Amino acid sequence: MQPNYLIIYNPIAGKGKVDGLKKMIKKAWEGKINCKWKKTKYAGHASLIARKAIGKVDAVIAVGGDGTVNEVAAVLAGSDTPLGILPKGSGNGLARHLGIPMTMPHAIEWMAAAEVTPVDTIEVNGQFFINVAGIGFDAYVAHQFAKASTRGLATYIKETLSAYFTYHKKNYLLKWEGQQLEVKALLISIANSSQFGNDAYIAPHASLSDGLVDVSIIKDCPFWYAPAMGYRLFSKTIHKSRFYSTFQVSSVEISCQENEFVHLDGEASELQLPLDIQLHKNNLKMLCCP
Ligand SMILES: Nc1ncnc2c1ncn2[C@@H]1O[C@H](COP(=O)(O)OP(=O)(O)OP(=O)(O)O)[C@@H](O)[C@H]1O
Repeated sequence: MQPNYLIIYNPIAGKGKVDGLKKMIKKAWEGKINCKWKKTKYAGHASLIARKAIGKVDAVIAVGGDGTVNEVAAVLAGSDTPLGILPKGSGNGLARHLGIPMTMPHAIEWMAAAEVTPVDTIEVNGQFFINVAGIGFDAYVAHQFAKASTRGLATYIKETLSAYFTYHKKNYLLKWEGQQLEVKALLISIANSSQFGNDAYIAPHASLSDGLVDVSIIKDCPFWYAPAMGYRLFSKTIHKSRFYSTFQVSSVEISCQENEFVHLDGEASELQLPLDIQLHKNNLKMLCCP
């Protein structure tokens, strides 16, 4: 019998509509996989659609970026219904980490050959994320981006550049397993996967199935260091920078004397510090190719 997949499609993710997507999938999966489609109508809708599908389909496929994946993964976590991704977002951090091809026809082929694999998920103050969450500069940019009237890479770059001239680094206290660290940082990332998206590797050695989060810190680097930091992020060598440090844990608490911005999987979050971060091992079934 053919498996039944539910495809949840976010029409505003990435550059918008993908021409002929339904036809492409039909052609590639005909005789192998039955598909039902649902388009999201508003932020948060993907979670509602996915929740109703638990136990009723063989997999839910999220067509979108990390925000859409987060919404679907958050409700499938802890269930036996697997999640697949067809990347259509702007950054596609989790999809890139998993090695899913970035061109839709190849991603569709990849998905047809994928197998169910358990992966870790993370909770921060009771809120779910699966890719990378963070505090500080990148979270500030996520908040500015959420307020901007346009989306896309150009807006993201504009917000990042203008934030770099106005953002002030903060002092943080991190506590884990009887240890503690005080650090002034540009940002602190809590990484389940290796990258933010667009192949910007904040935690080059992170694994989705090691039962550990990579706490990655970009320390108090001088203003002029930004181009070198950018180079290191995109060349997967950030761990070689003297302004970077990282450690792996299954839980950690992060506090800051000032109010600080937070993002979860790249989306601006209203969570308040201190952050209590807990990893859940093998908590989500995902469709992956070995
Ligand atoms: N129909 C809709 N109208 C408005 N917003 C939507 C709709 N459907 C989903 N959303 C929201 O769109 C936001 C962006 O989606 P998503 O993160 O998947 O794309 P992206 O930002 O382009 O990609 P990435 O996160 O990989 O950079 C999500 O926060 C999601 O909740």
